[in-house]
Amino acid sequence: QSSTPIDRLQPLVEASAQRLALADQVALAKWDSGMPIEDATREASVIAGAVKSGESKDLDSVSVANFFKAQIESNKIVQYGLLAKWRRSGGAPKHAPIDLVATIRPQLDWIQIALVTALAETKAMRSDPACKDDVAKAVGKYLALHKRNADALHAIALDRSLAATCAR
Ligand SMILES: O=C(O)C(=O)C[C@]1(C(=O)O)C=C[C@@H](O)C=C1
Repeated sequence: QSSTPIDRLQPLVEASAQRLALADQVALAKWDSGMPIEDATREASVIAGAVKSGESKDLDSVSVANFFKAQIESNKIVQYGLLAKWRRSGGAPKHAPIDLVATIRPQLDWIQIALVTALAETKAMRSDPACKDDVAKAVGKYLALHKRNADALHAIALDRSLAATCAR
């Protein structure tokens, strides 16, 4: 195969970035509703759903759970960063009403499928000793190609979201 691990990790990085883009919508919904950023019940259900779909692809439950915990932590980093920024600047940007449960969480669930698929397709390279370097560089490549829509907050969060990608 001519493509490098950095290239083959791109679908995983892209799906993580898409999940993080939804954090902006989640943050707006929480700004409007005043609900806390953290929802432990929802976190448990996200992780359980991911583990279940991972099992159907022969992925080990502990590593899938750890991967999705990192996805959730990074989502919260974006939410905390945006909400604080909006408090400092006197408000969130103008937006149409956002229904977290009816609209945004189903999109997060949809991206979960892409993430689990990408985990399955990168199984071998995720247990390679070079995995952590490859993942960090894959994020670097993604960010270089998407400079316009990744500010510092989302770049940091993208590294965080992929910090539990490797098997060792
Ligand atoms: O669904 C939410 O309420 C979110 O804030 C999203 C999310 C996630 O990343 O899936 C992140 C933080 C919450 O604790 C629960 C779930």
